[in-house]
Amino acid sequence: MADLKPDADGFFHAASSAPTQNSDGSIPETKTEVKTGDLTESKNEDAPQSGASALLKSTFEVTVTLADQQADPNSPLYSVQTFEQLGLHEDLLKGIYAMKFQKPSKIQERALPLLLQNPPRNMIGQSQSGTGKTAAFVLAMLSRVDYTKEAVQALCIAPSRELARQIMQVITTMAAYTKVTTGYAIKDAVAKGASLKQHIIVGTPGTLTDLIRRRSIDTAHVKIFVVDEADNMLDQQGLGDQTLRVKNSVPRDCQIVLFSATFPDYVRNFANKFAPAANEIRLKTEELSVEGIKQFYMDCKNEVHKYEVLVELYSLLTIGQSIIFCKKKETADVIAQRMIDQGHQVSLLHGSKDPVERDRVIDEFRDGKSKVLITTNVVARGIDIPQVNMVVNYDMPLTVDNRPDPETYLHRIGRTGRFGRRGISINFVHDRRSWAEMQEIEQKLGKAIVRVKTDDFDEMEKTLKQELKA
Ligand SMILES: Nc1ncnc2c1ncn2[C@@H]1O[C@H](COP(=O)(O)OP(=O)(O)OP(=O)(O)O)[C@@H](O)[C@H]1O
Repeated sequence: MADLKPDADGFFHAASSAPTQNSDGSIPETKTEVKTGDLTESKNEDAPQSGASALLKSTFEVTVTLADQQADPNSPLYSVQTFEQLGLHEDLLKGIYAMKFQKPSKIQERALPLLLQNPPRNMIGQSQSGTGKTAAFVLAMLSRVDYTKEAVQALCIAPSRELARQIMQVITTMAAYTKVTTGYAIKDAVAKGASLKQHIIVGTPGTLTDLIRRRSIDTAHVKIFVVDEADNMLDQQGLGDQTLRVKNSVPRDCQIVLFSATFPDYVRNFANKFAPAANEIRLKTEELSVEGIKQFYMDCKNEVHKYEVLVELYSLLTIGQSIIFCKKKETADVIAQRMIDQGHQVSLLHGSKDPVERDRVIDEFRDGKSKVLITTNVVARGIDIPQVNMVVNYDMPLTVDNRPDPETYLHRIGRTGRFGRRGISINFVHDRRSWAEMQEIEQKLGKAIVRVKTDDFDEMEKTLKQELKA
């Protein structure tokens, strides 16, 4: 467990006085609509007004000038200000330098002043995949904690243990110069009867609700509750009930922070109730796709041919790292086993694996020890492995009622093209149905998905390498 050592003499915290409330208990709104580049932002009048370069080396020996993207007002990585101008404590700035971040991204620049204002206001923040939402909410949590108090003061939940562990990694790196203490609320991380008193608890909704119910976590002093991948976490067909239970356990004046790359309309209404009177940063549908991710499809003849094409793709899949998404665990099991039997090295991860195995597999993949990960939607969201330059949708993503799922599609393909890098996604279609599913997604997102031939592997290799090099 990534846990920093507690220390007695904590310091720096953002005062968290309760927001002034309306007679109905809601928090009054003072919003201004501001259109900034590709973000439509609603913000408070008192947010500060709004300046470095870095080179990112991609795994494909391509040097991408991040500085160029961060200087382009139309890029989601653009910012006017420096981190130093965002009102962060100097110990957090040291953490940011340790992460080698030079300049904030648009979401970081916009969201941080809103997240840190006093009295605290709720926040609903949307920004494309891989644009740095995690750092925004992690810095907010670290700024709100009073390190002199031994009490749980910040909660953060995410849909998978892999993502919760990743968020914890960001917290511990960013907080390396602070006295913060952290604890996990994920399966098998807490001994029965133990109580968690660390400043920041990160977990998954099921385990966190359990720990709260068993009084292993006292939520009376929680000042900030962050819900990552919020549209997924609030969806009543998914994790909504548990997320709501956590919310009902925190103090009324607790700052609620919702972040995601996607907020479909049917969740947005609920999000507005869940986080009333929130400052909002939104994207339009046409802004959702990440420019650096080139989208392709391959027209396969049938299921058998799909597998053959995947095997043929193997040499390309291993140029960098790749993630192959399947609809069902069973499919993932079968294709992983077949590939292993044929001498290919692949890793397999899904929800039926035990926690120890899940941790081992994702850590191996993260460390680059394995190059191809076959999985299900369990890692569709949030997982940040910069070397991933290809995503394959072996099966198109579908909702629980078997409808094409553009949000999950965006999250899946967003495992590549992280923070200005290039990436490619390939959809396998093999029948009328999968074709229609892909077309519906293409139409909804308004971004062309280009055909690559399946019968000419040299041509396919050329096309794909060209894209990665471009
Ligand atoms: N200001 C910055 N400068 C350079 N790199 C950054 C900066 N902010 C974040 N990053 C890096 O960008 C990558 C993506 O960040 P992050 O995982 O927070 O994206 P995200 O917006 O949460 O994506 P998703 O929607 O997929 O969850 C990470 O590797 C992170 O370390």
